[in-house]
Amino acid sequence: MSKLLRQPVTLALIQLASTASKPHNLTHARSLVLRAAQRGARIIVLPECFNSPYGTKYFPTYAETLRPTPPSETDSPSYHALSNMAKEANSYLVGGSIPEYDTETKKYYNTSLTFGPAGQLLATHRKVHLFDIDIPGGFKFKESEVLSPGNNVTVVDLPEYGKLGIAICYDVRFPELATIAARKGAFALVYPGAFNMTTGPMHWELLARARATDNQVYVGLCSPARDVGADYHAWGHTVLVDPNAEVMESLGAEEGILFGELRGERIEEVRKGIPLYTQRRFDVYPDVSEGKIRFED
Ligand SMILES: O=C(O)CCC(=O)C(=O)O
Repeated sequence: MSKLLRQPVTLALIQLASTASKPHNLTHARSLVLRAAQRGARIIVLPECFNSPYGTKYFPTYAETLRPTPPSETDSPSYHALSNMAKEANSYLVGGSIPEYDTETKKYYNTSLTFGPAGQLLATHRKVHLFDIDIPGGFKFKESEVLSPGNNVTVVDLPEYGKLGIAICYDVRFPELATIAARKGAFALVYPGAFNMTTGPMHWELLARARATDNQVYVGLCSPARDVGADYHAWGHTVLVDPNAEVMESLGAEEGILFGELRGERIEEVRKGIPLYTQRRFDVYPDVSEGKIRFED
C-alpha cells in the first residue's frame, strides 16, 4: 500500500459552462457532479467562480456569507448546494470557488469550499495570491480592487485516500504553496482556475507540469468552459498531469468532464527513479515546509 495515496482513486475535473444565473449554475453543477460520480469519480473538482461570471464587478453581487458555519440557506445557497452535491454523489467535492463576503472583516474573498461524502465541510481556502497583472499590450486584471487575500495553506485529509493540497488559480504560480502541501504529504494538488486567452496559452499547462515536476505529485487544473459572450474569456483546457509531469488528459474550450485514475504506486515509482525527496540540501537552503506556516484561520 502506498503511504501517500492509500488506494487508487478516480478524480474528475469538471469544466463547467457557467452563466450569469447562480441558480442555473448550481443546478447544472449538481447534474455534472452526479454524472462524474456515476462514472466512478470519488474526488470531484469544480472550476473557479463556478457560480458566477468571473470579474471584479461581479464579486459583490454574487458574494455569499460563509460564517458562522454552517451559514443560513438564504445567505449561502452555494454552500448548501455543494454540501448536498457531495452527499448525493457520496464523494469528496472541491467546490471550485465562489465570491465570499465576511461580515466580520467586511471584506470579499475568492473562496474554495471542500466537502466530504457525508456533506460535511472539510476545508476552506481563500485565494492567497490575488490576480493583479498588467501585461503591456496584453492583459490587465486587478482582483485586489475588490478582493482581499486569504492567509492559509490548505491541505485537507481525505481519510480513505490521503492528503490533497488545494489552492486557486493564480496561487499555482507560487511554488512555495505547492511544495509545502507536497512535503506535508499531499498526493495531489488541485487548482480551480480560470486563466485567460493571454496567459492561458503561455503558462497554464506549463505551470501544471512545473508544479508536478517540482513535487512529484499529481496536479489538476480545473477551468470553466470558455464563453465568448462573457466579459472574461476563460482559456479552458482543464488538465491533469501525473507525478512525472506527463499530461494524462486535457480538454479543449468546451464544457466537459476529465477523468483520471490516481495511483500511489505511480508517485513512488517516479520518486524512486528521480529521488528528489532524499536529495534536498536543507544545509544549503531552508525547507519551506518547516517554520511558521499558517494552515488554519
Ligand atoms: O495567472 C494567470 O495568468 C491567471 C490567473 C487567474 O486568472 C486568476 O487567478 O483568476
